[in-house]
Amino acid sequence: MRITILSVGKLKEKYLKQGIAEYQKRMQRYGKLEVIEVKDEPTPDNASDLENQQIIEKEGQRLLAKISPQAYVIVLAIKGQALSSEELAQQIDHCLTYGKSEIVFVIGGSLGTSPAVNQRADLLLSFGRMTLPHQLMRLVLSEQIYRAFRIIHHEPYHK
Ligand SMILES: C[S@@+](CC[C@H](N)C(=O)[O-])C[C@H]1O[C@@H](n2cnc3c(N)ncnc32)[C@H](O)[C@@H]1O
Repeated sequence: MRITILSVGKLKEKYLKQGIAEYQKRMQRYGKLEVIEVKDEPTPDNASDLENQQIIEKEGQRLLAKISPQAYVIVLAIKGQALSSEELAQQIDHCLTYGKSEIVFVIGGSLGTSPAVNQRADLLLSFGRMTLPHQLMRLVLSEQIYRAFRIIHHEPYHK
């Protein structure tokens, strides 16, 4: 199975890059964990609501252009559905059972994701009501994807 983390903006912090690379390495035995970045738009502090809307729409179009029609899409959204790690593993396992060969996890930019991106989602997934920086979110998500595969394969993993 191919798993993609699709996100807005370039990852800059070295420690985050190293952490994600480690989970990509660990994931190799289950499939490919790919990270795709789309360009972010500059977000001026004094932007109007309309300008902010235009920014998330532009970023949204770039995200949607990278998603294939057959992909199962999980968009990370603060107001989405909160799942346990076991429930996320079940969702992924369900995709495996029903022949989905690709899951795309989408992480928005600093203003979030556009309505069009949210509409493409098969699942809106929340990691709780707190806002996490989108770059850190990638690392947290990578770990949870790896954890999900350990659970699916009934393999031990520290609690
Ligand atoms: C800095 S946040 C965007 C905050 C924006 N104000 C919003 O309400 O969506 C950037 C991205 O990180 C992800 N994110 C951050 N915190 C999250 C959480 N608690 N649960 C799920 N996704 C989260 C989402 O994909 C979000 O679009």
